[in-house]
Amino acid sequence: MALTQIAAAKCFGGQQLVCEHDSDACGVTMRFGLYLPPQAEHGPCPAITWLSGLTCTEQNFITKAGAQRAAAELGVILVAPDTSPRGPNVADAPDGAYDLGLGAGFYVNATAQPYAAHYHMERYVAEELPMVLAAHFPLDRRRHGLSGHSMGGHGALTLHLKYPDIFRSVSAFAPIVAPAQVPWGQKAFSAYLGRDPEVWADHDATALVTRQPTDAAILIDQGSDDPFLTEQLRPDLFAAACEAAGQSLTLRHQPGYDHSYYFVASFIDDHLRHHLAAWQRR
Ligand SMILES: N[C@@H](CCC(=O)N[C@@H](CSC=O)C(=O)NCC(=O)O)C(=O)O
Repeated sequence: MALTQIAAAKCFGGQQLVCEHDSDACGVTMRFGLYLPPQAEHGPCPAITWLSGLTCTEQNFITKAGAQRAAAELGVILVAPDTSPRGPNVADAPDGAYDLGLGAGFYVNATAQPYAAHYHMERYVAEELPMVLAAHFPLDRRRHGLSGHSMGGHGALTLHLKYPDIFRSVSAFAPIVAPAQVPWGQKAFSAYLGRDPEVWADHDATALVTRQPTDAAILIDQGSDDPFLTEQLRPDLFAAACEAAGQSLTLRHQPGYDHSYYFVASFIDDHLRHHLAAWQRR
């Protein structure tokens, strides 16, 4: 489980790193950003894994969200993996579209060709990456949460609902909450998983929460001026499913905010504190 550190910079008294390693799950070299707060020099710290959205790499969150200041204050490790496998042998969308293939792994294990060879982002995020982190960094695995944006918000919600013992807290920004019902999700799930609706339901937060709610309190922030709100994101569908299933959800509609990282940066500190409060309740 060798790890190569390819960048390091001091940041708010801690270290912002970029690391890469050979991934068994994806069969390629995978890269992630990792912020170590100053407290990590003295012992294990809780962690939040951030899942980014379409077109992103490990760079978007670490350079745009401004989360390191609060992470240093609260003593939280931040992990930001890439959004898909990459490399010369990794299939991309046939037309190079931004919403399929490279940069658009959707945090599922693809079973349909040509993506089944490398696109195993669910296994990577939920199984392999936590083991890599535990082997190399002072991470307290009992206090590990998930957050993310858009496609990554979908990943945060679904992987928390599927693996609540690994990811004990969860929040999301402008998540795709019902991919089986919206164009981005329908396109990706058809390509990665085939056309069986039962299989899709295993990767759809609205379907998952209906049959397996957790005891976590979920926080979602959604900008009211987000251009993807009504066609692709549909937080109303998730809110109704949570209400019916008895899942605790705080859905905040933030007036005037769009889909960008300016929106994420505006509320990221609240999300870090949400995770901290969830870990303290346990
Ligand atoms: N290029 C696309 C829009 C792509 C986009 O908005 N990506 C978002 C995530 S969208 C859902 O997963 C993003 O985070 N982009 C990177 C960034 O740094 O802002 C289009 O033209 O519509």
